[in-house]
Amino acid sequence: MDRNANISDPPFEETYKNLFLKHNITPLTTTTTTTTTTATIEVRDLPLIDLSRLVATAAKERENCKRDIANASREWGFFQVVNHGIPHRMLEEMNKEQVKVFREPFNKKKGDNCMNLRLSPGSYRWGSPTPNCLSQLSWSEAFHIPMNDICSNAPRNIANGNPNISNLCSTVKQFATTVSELANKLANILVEKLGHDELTFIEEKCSPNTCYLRMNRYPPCPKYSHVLGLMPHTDSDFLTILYQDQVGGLQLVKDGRWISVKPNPEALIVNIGDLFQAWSNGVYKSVVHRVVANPRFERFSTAYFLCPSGDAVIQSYREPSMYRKFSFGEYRQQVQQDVREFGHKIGLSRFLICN
Ligand SMILES: C=C1C[C@]23C[C@@]1(O)CC[C@H]2[C@@]12CC[C@H](O)[C@@](C)(C(=O)O1)[C@H]2[C@@H]3C(=O)O
Ligand SMILES: O=C(O)CCC(=O)C(=O)O
Ligand SMILES: [Fe+2]
Repeated sequence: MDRNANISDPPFEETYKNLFLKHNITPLTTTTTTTTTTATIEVRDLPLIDLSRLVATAAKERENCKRDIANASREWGFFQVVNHGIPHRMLEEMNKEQVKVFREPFNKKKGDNCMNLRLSPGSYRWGSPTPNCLSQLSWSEAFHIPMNDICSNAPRNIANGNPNISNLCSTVKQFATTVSELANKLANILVEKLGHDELTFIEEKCSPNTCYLRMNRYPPCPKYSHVLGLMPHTDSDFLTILYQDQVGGLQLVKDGRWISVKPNPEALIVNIGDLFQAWSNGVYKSVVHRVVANPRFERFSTAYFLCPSGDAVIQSYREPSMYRKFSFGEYRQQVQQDVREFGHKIGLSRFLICN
């Protein structure tokens, strides 16, 4: 690791040293012992959907593509898309800007005005807020950015002459605008395939500035066999579009077993979030996923979360409903409270109606 990476990295070992001690893991502990995070995990290809079929001349082909999207969302809750309409150079540019901003010194990233980026407080996150044990610790850092911070028209004196981050805002804006079109397109297909007639549902609940963009960085982790890059969770949104580099590490639960996702440079990953699971009454699956840590390579990913406004009410599209109705604001608050109290998210099961 170079000197630059050191001043950029969050102080994981120091901050969580008591957790490591509690688990009898010292700096000298060998990392060759394997745990479930590294051992015998199947690598499987996710369903791969070619979105150019959505504009095929034959109506049957267009319908088959929509059917494949809905089936993958029911059976896997996860799929990959190619020919998705996001230009390769835009993905590269996003990655380049993201790498630069994470290379800034840790003290600047965590600082109150976060390099003059004018982000909402708490946008820069690292580690886990209140881990009770090592399995609740995430060896990663993230900028979790409300698109409202980026979309607002307020003049910005961003970067204050810092060439490392001067392009970040415009790159994020362009990237998010393009990805938001894709997210809406996929979400509308999922609404349509449920046979729901409220085809403007997504547009009514979500707008580009109610969404979130999350830039993730997973630094190399000397304790990779004991710690995860990102602890198991489901996403709290309608759906997520993820761009990952080629390092790998994303895993998801399929048929009760963890499987690894093989990176595909041409593909974006799409996953269903809790709000779609609730609204579809359990038809589309919000699946638990995690990122394993890597001893040698750092990893980057960018996630776009299709979210409604805080006051949007989510109620199942048909009766009898599995979940009680809730607002997105209420849901988020409950997640944060559970994370503080128990060290992890409880999620949708909190809202189940026991019939
Ligand atoms: C500690 C946590 C914060 C988080 C919920 C979790 O228990 C585990 C992962 C985190 C994550 C990652 C994806 C989304 O950004 C998020 C909103 C979610 O649903 O799970 C966050 C949660 C958060 O940052 O509050
Ligand atoms: O980095 C990844 O591959 C997954 C990130 C993720 O799950 C998230 O940001 O919600
Ligand atoms: Fe996630």
